[in-house]
Amino acid sequence: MLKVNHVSKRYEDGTNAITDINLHIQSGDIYGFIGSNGAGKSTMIKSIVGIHPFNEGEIWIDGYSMRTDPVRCKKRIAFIPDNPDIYEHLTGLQYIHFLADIFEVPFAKRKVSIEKYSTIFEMTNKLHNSIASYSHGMKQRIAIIAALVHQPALFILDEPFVGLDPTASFELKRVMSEHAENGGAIFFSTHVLEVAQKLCNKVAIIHKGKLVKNGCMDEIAGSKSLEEIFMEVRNDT
Ligand SMILES: Nc1ncnc2c1ncn2[C@@H]1O[C@H](COP(=O)(O)OP(=O)(O)OP(=O)(O)O)[C@@H](O)[C@H]1O
Repeated sequence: MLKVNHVSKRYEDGTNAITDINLHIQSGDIYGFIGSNGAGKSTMIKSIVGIHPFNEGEIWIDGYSMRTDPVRCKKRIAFIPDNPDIYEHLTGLQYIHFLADIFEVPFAKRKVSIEKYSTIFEMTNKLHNSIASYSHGMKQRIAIIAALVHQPALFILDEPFVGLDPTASFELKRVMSEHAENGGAIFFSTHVLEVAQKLCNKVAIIHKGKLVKNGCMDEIAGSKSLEEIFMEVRNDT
């Protein structure tokens, strides 16, 4: 579903943010992406979803190249950014329809999706309010509902649990698990290692722009906690 082959990204100021990254996310995977502040997680995620270009390597979504076929690739992704920086002058519902229009979601299909996720994330009564009036967590909930409106198989999330209350976090974890059980795939970054260990079947650890662990959670963590593994990796490199 998602293949990252030997991808490197250097910013214009010369910072080598990620170097020679390889990842393979398949149907049914919940893939956690962990690393210290500044390790390169957001850079990798922004490259995968086509927000910025990368210098070397290839990113494939369902066999399409993000380099040469970005629109086709983006249609196959639901992206939930770490900062719900969304149009403040729109209502929540207008914003969701705006994204649904971009993704050309038929009206009947978007109605089902909006009803389902607005109920799950307790936003039904707030949909007609302006985004400017929302709290940070409410903006995040709307960003999630809007990202899911076109129901693609691949979800990419950058720090999805930051700012969500316990109920919304619980519901998001449930949505993620169900999506993977139904054959979808999820790749997400997080600093919440307990959540990653419970939720994910696979994990990649990035340190100073390079992958230092990558594979099945059971094989990488074994009987240890992911936190112990993470500290070992940090201390070794
Ligand atoms: N626009 C940019 N221009 C130059 N350097 C950047 C830019 N964005 C990020 N970097 C650098 O790239 C490296 C990786 O940053 P990135 O934001 O990908 O890390 P991260 O793992 O997402 O960190 P965090 O957990 O703090 O969000 C850092 O050294 C950062 O300073």
